[in-house]
Amino acid sequence: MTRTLITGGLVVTASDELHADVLIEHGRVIALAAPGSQQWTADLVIDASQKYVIPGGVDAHTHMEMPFGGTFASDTFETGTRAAAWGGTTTIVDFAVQTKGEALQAGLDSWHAKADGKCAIDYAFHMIMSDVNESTLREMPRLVEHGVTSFKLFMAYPGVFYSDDGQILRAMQKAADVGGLIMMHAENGIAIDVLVEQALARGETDPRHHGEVRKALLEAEATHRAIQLARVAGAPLYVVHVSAEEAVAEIAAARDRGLPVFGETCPQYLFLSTDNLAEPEFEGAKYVCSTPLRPKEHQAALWRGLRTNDLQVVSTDHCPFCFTGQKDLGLGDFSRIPNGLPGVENRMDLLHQAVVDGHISRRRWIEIACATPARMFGLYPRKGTIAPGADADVVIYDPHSVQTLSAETHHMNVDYSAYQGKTVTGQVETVLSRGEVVIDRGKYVGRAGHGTFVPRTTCQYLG
Ligand SMILES: NC(=O)NCCC(=O)O
Ligand SMILES: [Zn+2]
Ligand SMILES: [Zn+2]
Repeated sequence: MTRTLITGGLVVTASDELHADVLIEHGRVIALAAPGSQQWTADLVIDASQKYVIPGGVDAHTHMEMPFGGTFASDTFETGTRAAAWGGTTTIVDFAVQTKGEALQAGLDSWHAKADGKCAIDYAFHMIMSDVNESTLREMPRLVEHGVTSFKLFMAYPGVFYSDDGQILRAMQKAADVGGLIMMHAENGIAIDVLVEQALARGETDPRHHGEVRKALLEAEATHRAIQLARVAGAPLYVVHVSAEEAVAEIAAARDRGLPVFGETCPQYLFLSTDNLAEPEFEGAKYVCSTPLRPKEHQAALWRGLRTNDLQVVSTDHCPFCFTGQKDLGLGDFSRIPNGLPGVENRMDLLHQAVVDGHISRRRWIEIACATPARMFGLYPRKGTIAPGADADVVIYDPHSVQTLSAETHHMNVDYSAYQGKTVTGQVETVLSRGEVVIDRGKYVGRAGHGTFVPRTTCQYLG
């Protein structure tokens, strides 16, 4: 199939909403025109009347098959990218992991090996640096040249992924030199470990204590410190999975000073809370992630941040672990519960629900879920918009269909849904990835190996 025509839909991008026909050829968008105004012929015609025609989602934060806490995230690149497609996401940026003692390139090679030939949609990589040293710093320019232009550092997880302030400063200086973007997991892990030890000594072992020890102030403190280190280094900074109101305030203050500081939040922080972490019978373990879920009151600050552009991106931090056999590693000790939530399939729908609920506009939905993540991570305009020359990653979205999210119907390889029973308005109908139909009105018709690695340019959101 080489030529496809999508007719009669409302095309929504970050900048425009217009009724238009969309012509696709050889995997790219060729042209848009007023409905019926052109005599275009095509091999496939998709009627999008009464539907939205939106760019495929760009999820800039996933962890397929990530090693954590003695186990691995339960979605492979095959199952996870298929689930992403079901949910209207057509590009993921996953985190390749450097394990301590190995070269960045070795970690990257092993991520390529996991993903190659397996993906239903396109993918790119960030690099997790768990060992910042002379040699790994020297590797950073080469990664940037090869399209891996962002590096995640952790102020949390001492002994595992943790970097100290000196390592962070050096990595930021190098990133500033080579055009890399530092992504920061901003929590004071040293202080948190003290609180974990004290909580366990008091016999506080339930999942809800995970939220209590990982204090909002320790997220805010780390966010503040990361911002100051980035200023000293002259580097831009992207703070991942922001959950605390106090952390949003740090980012907002930095942005008010004109600093290149950016923030990402995730659906779990917008829709879930410590009430979920407190669910009885160890059910709270389903909601253990870091940064942790916060009391509901924090959500207003996150929504406000998304509206005012103090927060620019919503990603999932998709890192699923089954309740049975994985989350239960932490029975009797919350600190052993593998950290992470499933969500790659739910993001576009949950954010559309935010449009329905009046939190954000329709165009802002596309901006935070498609266009800005593409710009932030050097994928624009190939990804994140519908325009001549862009990859034909297109979703036909039914804004009226009502669905109930559930583990029984989702496609992620995990035995629970973090949003079990939640009703949302809006549903993906058809998904195209580089012009190929992947989801066809509720049927998966894609294939493992269609998705290819996309090398990225440096951040396009700076200027
Ligand atoms: N977020 C989380 O709990 N797990 C994934 C790893 C990370 O992003 O820190
Ligand atoms: Zn993190
Ligand atoms: Zn993550």
